[in-house]
Amino acid sequence: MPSPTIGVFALQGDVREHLRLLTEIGVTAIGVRRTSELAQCDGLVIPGGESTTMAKLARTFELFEPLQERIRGGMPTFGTCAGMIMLADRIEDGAHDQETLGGLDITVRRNAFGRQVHSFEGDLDFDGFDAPVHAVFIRAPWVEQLGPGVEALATIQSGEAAGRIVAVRAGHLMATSFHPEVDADDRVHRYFVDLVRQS
Ligand SMILES: NC(=O)CC[C@H](N)C(=O)O
Repeated sequence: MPSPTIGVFALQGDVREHLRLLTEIGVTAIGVRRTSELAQCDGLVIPGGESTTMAKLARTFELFEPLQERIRGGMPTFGTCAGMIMLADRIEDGAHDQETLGGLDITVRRNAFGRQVHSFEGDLDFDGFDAPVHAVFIRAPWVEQLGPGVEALATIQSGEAAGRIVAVRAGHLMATSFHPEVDADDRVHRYFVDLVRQS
């Protein structure tokens, strides 16, 4: 695929930063608020934000089922933070009746690093990268359990949360607990763009 169009779910969350990074990488990046926009996308980013609000707005704007269909149908999709929660098949510590789009056979724990720990940063080894990624976590989830066929791309390396999985990939789907869009480092987005180009 020479120049894919990558959508960013834009009903709520950290949309602009993803659009900027994707545009800098050289793909066409569009905000997705309606099905006509989703139909133009070869791949999709679900940003950080608030997963409960995202799910409700997706229902209200009648995007929930179309998104599920595209994700299940093989559209490469990358969820960051709240976006990781949206892609998870199962949630721990979700809000009452919290829905997710699902697709990734993982269990995520919401606000896993503790409600008090609003945000922190650290360097992470990321599968296939020759230098660590500087990762920013903001009320982040972690991956509590991986289904078969899901691979861990990054884990926390030190401190109380050492060993916790914070980036995963299964086929056309990937997710990170952290926010790769807040940095000038575009390697995680390039990893996703390559996945879109290969599909
Ligand atoms: N930065 C984020 O995306 C935070 C995620 C948020 N805690 C949620 O549950 O949706």
